[in-house]
Amino acid sequence: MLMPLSVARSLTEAVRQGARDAGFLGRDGYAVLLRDGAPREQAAVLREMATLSCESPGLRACVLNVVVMRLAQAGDLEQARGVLREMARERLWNPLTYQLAGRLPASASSLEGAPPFPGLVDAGAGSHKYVRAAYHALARASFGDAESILRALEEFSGRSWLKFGAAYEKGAVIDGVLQRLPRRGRPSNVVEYGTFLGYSAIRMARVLGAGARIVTFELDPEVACLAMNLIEFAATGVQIDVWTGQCEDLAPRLVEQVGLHSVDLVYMDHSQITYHRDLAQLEALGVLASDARVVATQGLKPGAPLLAWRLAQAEKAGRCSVEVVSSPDCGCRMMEDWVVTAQIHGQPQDSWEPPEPPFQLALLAAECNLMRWRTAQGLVDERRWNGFVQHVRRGVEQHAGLASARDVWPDASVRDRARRLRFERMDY
Ligand SMILES: C[S@@+](CC[C@H](N)C(=O)[O-])C[C@H]1O[C@@H](n2cnc3c(N)ncnc32)[C@H](O)[C@@H]1O
Repeated sequence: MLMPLSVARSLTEAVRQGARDAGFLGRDGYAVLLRDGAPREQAAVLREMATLSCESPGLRACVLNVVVMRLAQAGDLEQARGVLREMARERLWNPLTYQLAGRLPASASSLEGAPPFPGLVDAGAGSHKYVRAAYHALARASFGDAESILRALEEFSGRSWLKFGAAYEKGAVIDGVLQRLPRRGRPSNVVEYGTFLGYSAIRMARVLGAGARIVTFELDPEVACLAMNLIEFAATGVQIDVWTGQCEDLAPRLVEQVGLHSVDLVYMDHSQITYHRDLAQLEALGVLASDARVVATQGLKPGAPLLAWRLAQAEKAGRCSVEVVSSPDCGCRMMEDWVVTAQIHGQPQDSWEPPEPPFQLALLAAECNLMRWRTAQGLVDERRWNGFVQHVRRGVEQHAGLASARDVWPDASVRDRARRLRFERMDY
């Protein structure tokens, strides 16, 4: 159920008050403030976040770049120049900052003290892996060259794994669905759940081409700022809007800002346990275009059994066609994953819910969630995951009646060996 606007406003005010009392906000608090703010307010919140919560100079520079972007969007050019000057004094210009400064009239003369190009290309000692990944890309890629950003991020992930659900073989599957989107005489609209560093958004933009629009949801405001830097640096010509907050709070805005019946493709790569609910919310909001496509990665790792159930039942009811593509998970040779794709049939007019899933499937979904939690605690190694995804595959095949119809494994014998693996249950 959606939160009434009055309750959302009181919550926002409570968060602000809590922040004043505590002296600073956690990331969740900033996410709430950013979700509700206009560009000028967002700039103020981000400026506070940069000062109070971003220790790494690299992260601070990225957040302040977004402050400059928001102020420019709001028409506050003098303030934007003020932030650039502040950044120059702190030696916080990174390769994107030069591009932003170049767009502000008279900036060159008024921004004395700017460090020589390219400025900051190292995230700074002790920076989080995500910040280092962003700087790895900013330092190596060229402005306006989306390919070079994607390559740099893949290279970083090859050495120090990053959760890109749209890279490698799976990326090609998603590219294929985008290439086959129906032409409607208007630019395509895509909604992405889970921006992370913007890899998949940039990759999708490259396939969609100029004029299209991507709205992408990201819960973590710091990660969202890193993504906005890379997206701006890629300059794809596609309008990519990163909306910060919980996806279920953000989705209702699609009605006003993208329009009813106008989302052509939904790409999900956020929290697999809620995929089915999030899709149901989009259907109920009426934002999906006729014959819209749904693409969900990580169908097996950690697994989305309840989405599999919803789509399998919808297919039975003649509401969509489903195709599951089996692939190695990004960079992991023996780990199977599924990209679950669906084409909705026409324009759903009535509200529809599938029957309750069987108990075994609900239990499997809970196990998937537990594995996610265990992984976050560093308790699960790759070998154990290789077995777990097979446990999920068998469960979904048996209890949801969904199986892969196509695969993109470079070597089918590896897939067959992977499919013989068993999950050794964990007692912790
Ligand atoms: C696997 S990453 C996305 C990867 C990205 N699509 C790519 O391939 O470049 C998942 C992201 O979803 C975000 N996320 C998780 N749950 C979310 C939610 N409920 N609402 C919005 N974002 C969420 C996480 O913070 C994380 O950055």
